[in-house]
Amino acid sequence: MSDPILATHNLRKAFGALTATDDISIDLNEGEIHAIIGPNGAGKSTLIAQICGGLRPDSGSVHLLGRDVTSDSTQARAQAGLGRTFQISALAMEDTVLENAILGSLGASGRPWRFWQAALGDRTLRERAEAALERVGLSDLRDTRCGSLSHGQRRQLEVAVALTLEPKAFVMDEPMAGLGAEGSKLLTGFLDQLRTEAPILLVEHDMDAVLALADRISVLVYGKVIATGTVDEIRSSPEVRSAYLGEDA
Ligand SMILES: Nc1ncnc2c1ncn2[C@@H]1O[C@H](COP(=O)(O)OP(=O)(O)OP(=O)(O)O)[C@@H](O)[C@H]1O
Repeated sequence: MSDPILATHNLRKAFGALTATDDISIDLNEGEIHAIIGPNGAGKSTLIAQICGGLRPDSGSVHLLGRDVTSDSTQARAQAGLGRTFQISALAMEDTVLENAILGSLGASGRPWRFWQAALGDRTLRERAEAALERVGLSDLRDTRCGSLSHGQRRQLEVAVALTLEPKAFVMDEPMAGLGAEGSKLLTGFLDQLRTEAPILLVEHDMDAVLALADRISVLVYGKVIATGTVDEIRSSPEVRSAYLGEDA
């Protein structure tokens, strides 16, 4: 198998006496969705923050496309190909879908916001944003104010923003949050296709989505990965059943 696109080696982060992530080594391979699941407080957000650059690990490292990015900023990681979508929407509700796609990519790329007016008229940025909207199926809504979109459409727009930077890997933090059954189903179908473009590290509480999408699942409990495997392996793991899924899982 080729080298992983994204990997962590022995990541550790403590807050005082509490070890939030304890020696975490996971990887993400081309074409796959690797889901991270675990109960509240297991360390999922802390792990993601260390991968994306918001939080400096106490020890361990993060590798993107074989390069150690542990000391790189969030923006440098985004420029190097790490696409991120957030648990809480980072979109500007007053702006249109197209403006969000243009300005979101500008922000993620670390270019100064004082150039935003110029950015809106920048043909390259505009074309890239339009292409990304086309890919996620939002072209028809390009002039709609973001605040008028449904939850599901906002999630798609967040992916479009990330796509403008041509990511090599996605990190998604609970993309199904706030979506109804229908919205989750649509987004599940969308992510299913997206994995061929860039693999996805998916933190998600919605187990239906996880079971439908994940090529591999890692289970995090009290900061430690207690199991990594396929859906079937995780379902039949006695450790996982007792620690997380419950006996009837
Ligand atoms: N900045 C912080 N300072 C102190 N403790 C923290 C901090 N951030 C997280 N923690 C603690 O670290 C542990 C892991 O938290 P984290 O938010 O990573 O878990 P999680 O798996 O993402 O939970 P959830 O599913 O509820 O989002 C928790 O006990 C939490 O209280």
